[in-house]
Amino acid sequence: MAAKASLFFSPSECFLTTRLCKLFPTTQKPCFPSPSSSSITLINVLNADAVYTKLPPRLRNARQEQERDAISLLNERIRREHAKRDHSPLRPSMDSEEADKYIQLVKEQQQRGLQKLKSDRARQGAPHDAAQPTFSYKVDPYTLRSGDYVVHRKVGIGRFVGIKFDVPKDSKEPIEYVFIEYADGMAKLPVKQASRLLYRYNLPNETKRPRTLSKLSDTSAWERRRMKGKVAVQKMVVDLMELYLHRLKQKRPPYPKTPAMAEFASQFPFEPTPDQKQAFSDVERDLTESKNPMDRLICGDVGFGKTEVALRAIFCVVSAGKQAMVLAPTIVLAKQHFDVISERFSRYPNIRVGLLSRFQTKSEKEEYLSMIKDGRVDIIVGTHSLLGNRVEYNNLGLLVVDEEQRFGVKQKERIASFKTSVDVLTLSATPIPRTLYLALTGFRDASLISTPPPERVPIRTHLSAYSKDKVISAIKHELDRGGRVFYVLPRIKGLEDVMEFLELAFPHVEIAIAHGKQYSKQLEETMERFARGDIRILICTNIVESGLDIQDANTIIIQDVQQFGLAQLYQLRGRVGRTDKEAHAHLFYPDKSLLSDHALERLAALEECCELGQGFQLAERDMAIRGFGNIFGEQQTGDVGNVGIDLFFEMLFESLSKVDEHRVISVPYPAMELDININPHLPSEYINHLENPMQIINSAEKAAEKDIFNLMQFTENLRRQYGKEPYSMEILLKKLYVRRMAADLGISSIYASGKMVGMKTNMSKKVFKLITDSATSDIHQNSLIFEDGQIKAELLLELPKEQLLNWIFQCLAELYSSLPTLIKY
Ligand SMILES: Nc1ncnc2c1ncn2[C@@H]1O[C@H](COP(=O)(O)OP(=O)(O)OP(=O)(O)O)[C@@H](O)[C@H]1O
Repeated sequence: MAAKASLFFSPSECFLTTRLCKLFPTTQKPCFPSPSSSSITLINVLNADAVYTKLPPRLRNARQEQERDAISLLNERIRREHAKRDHSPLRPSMDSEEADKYIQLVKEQQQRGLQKLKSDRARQGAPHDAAQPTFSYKVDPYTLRSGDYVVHRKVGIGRFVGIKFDVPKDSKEPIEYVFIEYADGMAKLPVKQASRLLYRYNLPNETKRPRTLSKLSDTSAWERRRMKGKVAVQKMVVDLMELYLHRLKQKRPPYPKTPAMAEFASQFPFEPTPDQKQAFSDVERDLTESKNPMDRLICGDVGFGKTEVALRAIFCVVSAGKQAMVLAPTIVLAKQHFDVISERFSRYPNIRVGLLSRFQTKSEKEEYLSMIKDGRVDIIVGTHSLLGNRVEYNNLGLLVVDEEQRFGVKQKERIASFKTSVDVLTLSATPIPRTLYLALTGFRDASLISTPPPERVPIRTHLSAYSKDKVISAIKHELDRGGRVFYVLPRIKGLEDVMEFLELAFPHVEIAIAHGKQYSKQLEETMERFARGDIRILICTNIVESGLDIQDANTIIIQDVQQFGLAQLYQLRGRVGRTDKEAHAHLFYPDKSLLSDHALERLAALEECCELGQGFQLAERDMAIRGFGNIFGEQQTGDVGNVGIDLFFEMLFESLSKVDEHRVISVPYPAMELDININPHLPSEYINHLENPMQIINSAEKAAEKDIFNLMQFTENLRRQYGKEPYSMEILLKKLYVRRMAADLGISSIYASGKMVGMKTNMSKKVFKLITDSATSDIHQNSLIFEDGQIKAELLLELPKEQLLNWIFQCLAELYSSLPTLIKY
């Protein structure tokens, strides 16, 4: 009885009156069947339907209502948002000192990166604009072609029509105007102004149509779209920061730096390029000096020598007694890595290398798995099968991932889960544009290998309409000098026809077909025979796209080239020219008349870009979007469509360089004061229905104190167990939500004075602007102002207390949705 009487919701807030509690002394059995467990832990999840029917009719709400009330909607939204961002468990909030130090570090590194970029530009003689020194992505109107989609920062997306002279109103001198078509009319802009305000919507080689053109007469839709883009960018940057900070919390002892490492390095048969040297030393530092597990991206053009970086990392880890796993996207590449590693480690009989492949018989596989488990194999190479639950490691220290972007979502999640416990080195041949790379320095550990090994000769690229004679002479040229030929088609269908034709043309030459649908063993054998030189011509699909390193294959023929993407072609072409021999890439299209102007232009760009390493320059933006995936994950790239590629990039750079401004310092939950006196009485039937009301209310308070996810879980469990709560309980829960959300948003107190609602906060005006801008509802967006460290709202009338609480709940829920765009302390 005494216990019931002291059933406070929180000391200063709602409590169940003693009058109410008197009705339900502790000894009294509840009127409704109690859950099977004697103590209510609320973790106990019962069948919602079963429990629901046990509620008295008066408390039985419509089922739909139960699902769709404001709390459920908020819970759903937070979960959705969370699932989109992160698959790992909730990250704990950051230690502010640690985070500050990191942000400082990022800023300094970024500054150095930007400095470098500026001097690069100065050297290249690029014009210098003081306001936008480095990241201006605006378009030169003279480079636009009629029909190109453009983005005006203030008005939105339109279609470029042309540039024409016209006489301005207040002058007689004609000047040049840019004409842009919008959904509801034509706009003309003086060229000078246009070059300050216009961006391209698409990548240089893309002709993607925007969903709609913007309206000149109503820019609000564009405003919302732009804000959505900005918020998406902001979230990406915050995610990246949080991930990094989270990783800084993981510790492991640094690996010893041993003379054996230097000896291993000295066995590399080539003189490393300066970029390779930098990458070696970056990785060595990560492993032997840092106390945090490495998560480094090695980004280098095809064939520029990333593998050696991985080999040295493997040596360091394995010679310290740990295991290393090398993950490749295809079995062919896994086999190639296995061969290269076995060869490079052949002088170290104690280091055992294994290949786990689906070609192995069941018993071979079992044997491998047990070797991995007992630590009888030190370097394990394979495809995603290595990520399966059945693979148990003895002492895994390093994970090398080749071409991570080619793995599936589930596999990437699994890779991410490794990152917290082991060192991870990711190799990628998708170039990240230098601009992006430098702007990101500090956010993501990456080493860029942008110079080719010496004596590489540029690949000679020939683009022409398909002709059998040309094909024959290209192949003949390669076979005559003892080399091998890749013949690539976009589809499996058609490989046989090519085979027939080539068998006729080269009757004494060994030719084979390879594609991904082949029986794996057969595919592996074919690839091996091609690598050995037993097969001289390999007719294949783009299964050979990335990573294959066959030094004597120096001619690649690509038929129906228009069906490949630029990045894909770039990768395919990189299969040849991997030594000092001159290599040839013959790109054939069926008939010029069948190709669009755009397709032709795109192909011409590839033909022109035969200089080595030009993937980094040529298709900078084209590639950027893919390189992006390496850094941010791919789903976000979808946000680009909202605002167009260039504005998106500009926003990204803006957001990266202002990362320190966008942080919110949460207030400890107990210190958050909600100065609105509502103490709703719970109906007796409900109280009676709850197994142990006092414990439940205490648990609610504890859950809210912990974090929003605990509170959400609490509410959901409560509803599962007892059905939708009556209104007064909902109000109690909303008070908890309000305090929790306010605390997270850095709001220390909320009070009402007449029609005015005030929220005292530590957030800056900039942060206030960001969160209100990103709010989806105009109601709260427009009614809030920021004044003297307070968020204030003037309501139309003074609301009764419960309605006021509902208003505050909705308002905070709205502001809360922008939390992922902020760095939280
Ligand atoms: N510094 C160097 N000088 C000369 N040759 C080198 C050098 N570094 C690597 N190589 C050789 O260049 C070839 C390509 O290197 P590697 O396979 O490491 O490239 P990669 O960057 O991994 O390419 P991909 O993205 O295609 O996998 C290999 O045969 C390698 O031995």
